[in-house]
Amino acid sequence: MKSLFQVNLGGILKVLSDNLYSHKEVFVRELLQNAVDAIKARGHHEQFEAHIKVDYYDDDTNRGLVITDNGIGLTEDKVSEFLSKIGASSKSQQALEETRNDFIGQFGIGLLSCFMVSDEIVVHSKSAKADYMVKWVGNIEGTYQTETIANTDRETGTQVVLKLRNNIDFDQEKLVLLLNLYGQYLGIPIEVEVNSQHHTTIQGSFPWDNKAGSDHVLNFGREMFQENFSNFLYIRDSSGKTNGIAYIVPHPTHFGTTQSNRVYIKNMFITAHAQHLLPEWAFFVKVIINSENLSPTASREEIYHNDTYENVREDLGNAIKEYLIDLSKTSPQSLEHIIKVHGHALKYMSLSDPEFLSFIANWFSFSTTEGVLTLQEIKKRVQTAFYISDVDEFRQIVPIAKAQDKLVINAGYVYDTQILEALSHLDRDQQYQAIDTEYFGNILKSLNIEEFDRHKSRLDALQDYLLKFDCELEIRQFVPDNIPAIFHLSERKMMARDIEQIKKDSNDLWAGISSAVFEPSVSFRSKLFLNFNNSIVQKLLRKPQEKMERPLIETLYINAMLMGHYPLNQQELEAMNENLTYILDQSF
Ligand SMILES: Nc1ncnc2c1ncn2[C@@H]1O[C@H](COP(=O)(O)OP(=O)(O)OP(=O)(O)O)[C@@H](O)[C@H]1O
Repeated sequence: MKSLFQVNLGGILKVLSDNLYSHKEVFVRELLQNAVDAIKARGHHEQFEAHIKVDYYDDDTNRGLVITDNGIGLTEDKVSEFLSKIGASSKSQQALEETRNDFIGQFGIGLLSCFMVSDEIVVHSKSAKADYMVKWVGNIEGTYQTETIANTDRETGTQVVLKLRNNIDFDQEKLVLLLNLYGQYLGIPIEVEVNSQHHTTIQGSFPWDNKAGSDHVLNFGREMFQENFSNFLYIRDSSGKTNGIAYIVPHPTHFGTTQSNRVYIKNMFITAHAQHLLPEWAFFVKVIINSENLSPTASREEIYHNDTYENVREDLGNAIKEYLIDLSKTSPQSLEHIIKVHGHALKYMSLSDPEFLSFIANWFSFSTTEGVLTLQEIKKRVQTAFYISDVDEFRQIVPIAKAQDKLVINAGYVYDTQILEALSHLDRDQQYQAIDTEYFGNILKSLNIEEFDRHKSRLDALQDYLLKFDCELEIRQFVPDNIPAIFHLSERKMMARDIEQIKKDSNDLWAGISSAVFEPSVSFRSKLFLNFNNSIVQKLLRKPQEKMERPLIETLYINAMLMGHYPLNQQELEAMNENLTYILDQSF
């Protein structure tokens, strides 16, 4: 035999009302939502002028509120069916399938939230179908009474009466604030009376519903997000059921920034902190939407995550991308400004979307040997965009590249290398080439054969001094003349060099472990490109410099390393100190 659970109703009411909602004030939202749903339900059968009235009374002894709607109302049967069973809703299951799904409520628990502020809920209701009125009184202890009153002259609709408990922090200002928050966009005017005097009428509409001008939209954004925006776009999902506005945040934002988007579902405020409504990359916009196709969770304080939610998220992301593409044609200055402020976010965003990257990359700025330039400007100047992925290597070649009139991009900043790498496959009009100092050394002018032969023996002698640093010496001719040498050590070689240093500095056990784990597969020889045009180099090549020779070539080597921000190992540090002391000594 099947049996129903025995429920201590008083306890359940308390658990439900206290734990489902984050704060007590949501009872205002639940009452408004019921009123709106009842008005919509009546609207399916007849035409009438909808209204909601909220009376707040506060005298020396009592405080409370009465909310009256002229919605569909409830018959005696419906009262026992829906008000007296927790979890029963006239808006769920069959009822929803039969009518358009335009109700906000569906769980059959919303009214219980009133027990957070009141020990008793009194409902007077007159159905359009009935000539009597039903009075239902629910008690926090878990009991209720129903009574019918015949021959009423009451209008069709429902009235809920709450007497606020003494310890509840509530007043008329709070009421108006909450009615504005939850009720402003419901599309039905809400008359507010305080102690039987007209106080205010609450009514508003979303800017996207009334084709508002841009000043109005920007003011609306300021009110909603307390920010002074200057760019916005209307957004809509592909079904047309979710509509809203995305505002471009006017200051730089970080990836870590939590999204705070404002969401209304069926015109009812749900949250000001929707976190994942937009793709991750869209942290530079704030949106406000009203959705007919998203669903709220039971607490109605968050959005239910389902397939529709995923689709809306993608559609809104696409709308933002399309806006930026459009802006490049209609208002390039605005796009430039947005990219200036949010370049990082946009670069990140473009990496996961080749199509978007192909378009937007032209507007991205890069630091180059000729200053900060947009890719568009770079393309105008060179056929091949050379880029260096390491900031230090870049710094080292700036003067040389400038002197050769070669434009090189500093791609050492976050995302730049990945972007240029991706563009090398996507952009058919332009060549992109990753280079390093070695490449640069190699394209610099070599000596002609005769000249090289003439200096060969001197070069070999100088090379001998650098063997202990595992450095290979090469000779080139480049401007500016005052740079005696450039140093190159690739990242892989640098790692091998560090491991070699560890081996030297550690005991046998560690040396064994480090070689077993990191046995370098490449030579870790560095390269020093001497500048034939430089006067010190010339001096060194002309004739042996006796005692000064070793300190000079070692100092050129170490100086070139320092110019490239390469770390010195123990041996190089010692050599630097020794040579410095020697040179200083010689000068006195
Ligand atoms: N103002 C009203 N006019 C007509 N019927 C109402 C009104 N308020 C409540 N009801 C009836 O009482 C039922 C229960 O209301 P309740 O707020 O507890 O749940 P719900 O609105 O159906 O769902 P939810 O838990 O999502 O709010 C409703 O389904 C509706 O039939």
